[in-house]
Amino acid sequence: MFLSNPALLLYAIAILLTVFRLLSKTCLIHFLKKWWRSLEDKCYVYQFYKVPKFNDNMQENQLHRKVYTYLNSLPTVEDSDFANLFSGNKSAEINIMLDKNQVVVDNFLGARVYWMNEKCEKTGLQSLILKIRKKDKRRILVPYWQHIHSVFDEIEQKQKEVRLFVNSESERQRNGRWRSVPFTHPATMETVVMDADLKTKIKSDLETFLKSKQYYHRLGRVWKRSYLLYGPSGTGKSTFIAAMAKFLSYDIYEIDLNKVENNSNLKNLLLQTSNKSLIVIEDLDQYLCEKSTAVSSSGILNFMDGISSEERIMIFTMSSKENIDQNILRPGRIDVHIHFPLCDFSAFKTLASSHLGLKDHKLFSQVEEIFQIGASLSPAEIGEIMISNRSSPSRALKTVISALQNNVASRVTRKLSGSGSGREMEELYESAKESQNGSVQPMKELKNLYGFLRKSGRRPSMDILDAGEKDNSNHGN
Ligand SMILES: Nc1ncnc2c1ncn2[C@@H]1O[C@H](COP(=O)(O)OP(=O)(O)OP(=O)(O)O)[C@@H](O)[C@H]1O
Ligand SMILES: [Mg+2]
Repeated sequence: MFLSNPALLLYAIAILLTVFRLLSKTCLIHFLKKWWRSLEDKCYVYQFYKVPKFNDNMQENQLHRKVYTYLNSLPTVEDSDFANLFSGNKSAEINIMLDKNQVVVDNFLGARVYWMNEKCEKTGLQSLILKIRKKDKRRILVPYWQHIHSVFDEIEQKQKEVRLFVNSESERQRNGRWRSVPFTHPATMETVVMDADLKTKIKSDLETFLKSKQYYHRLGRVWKRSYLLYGPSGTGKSTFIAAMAKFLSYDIYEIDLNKVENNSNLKNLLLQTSNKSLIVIEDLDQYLCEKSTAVSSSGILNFMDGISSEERIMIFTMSSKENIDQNILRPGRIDVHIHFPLCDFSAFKTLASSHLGLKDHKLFSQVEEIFQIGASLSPAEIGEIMISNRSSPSRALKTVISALQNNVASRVTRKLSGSGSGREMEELYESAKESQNGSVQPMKELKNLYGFLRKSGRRPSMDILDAGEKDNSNHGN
């Protein structure tokens, strides 16, 4: 009938569109949903569970706190008829909280459950009531509670204030060996300049670790992981530790080995750390090579093995791992080796973008050429030049270029003065000295130096994290 009469068809479509619009713009759709839900309710048999806020002795029921936190994290809490708004920890953050006598719907493993935030008018006592279909109960109830617990743990972990613990000298200690302050370092994984793939690999390695309790236990291994961050000064090792702590919301326990009196004190320090923490020893190579601590090498090895410390990440930093005993670097003691290199052109571009807001500039090609020659400055050095010249990006780049040129020149100077030079080398030596006067040098002279440096076989390198469990054998290189 509609097909034979197009006017009628258009008329019907218009009516449908109007009804649809009316439903979506007004609360009619809400009433229809409610009506449908109550119709559904009549067709199923439900079971109810009550989670009171307090027990008979008026002690707080921790399960209530967990479930309430969980429910307020659900997107469906926004759909309840009435919700409370609170300001969050960060500025402009608003938290939505379920109001009394409101219902929130949750879906889990294909089943729909209802939670009511009940407040008794007479006693004023609050409870959360779970309504679940009897037929779903057996299938989902146990995993559902586990799910609530783990979501709650995740939320708590994220909201936790990260603290920095440092070890104090024993005679001064009164209440334990560790002292702590809130850890407010502003570094994050996003602000650390690092090869993007490497950063992604590290983040996923950390995330995998967090979820691997059962896996480690099945293998009979202690659930912990150790990282070595090595590289020259000012390349971001300490900054990266801060970023890791933020990323994981783990506390940092930083051990100053100079303040540790003997092996057993070191062991005790580890025992007094809490789980979900980063245990850090900076500049381990210095302690090992200079033997400047009262702790012996075997004490350090036992500490690294730390059999009683679960759910911890150990981090060691070194300027180089060249002269380090392979026993210390072996997988199990150190699982992941991460090299922090001096700046290359790509790191320079990231710094220019974050520090100066520059995505590109006509001086970039010159910077790239000097990096190809083998100039090597740390991100700290380049970052500092950019910060102090941030009002003029061109001046910042020119200053970076002369600093890089000076760096190349001084390295050639050092090499030549140490090796006895022929005529050609002496010329290079002169041009190198000239280029140390701080002005931007013509690229030709620097390219000559490049030829020299290539012959001397010096290029900065970067070895990449290999976070896989299987490939740990590559790490001890
Ligand atoms: N890769 C990087 N990304 C971001 N900032 C960096 C990086 N490297 C260095 N910096 C900046 O340089 C400064 C020094 O960095 P950091 O202390 O982390 O270096 P480090 O490798 O720990 O040096 P050291 O070996 O001397 O302790 C910090 O202010 C940091 O912000
Ligand atoms: Mg450091």
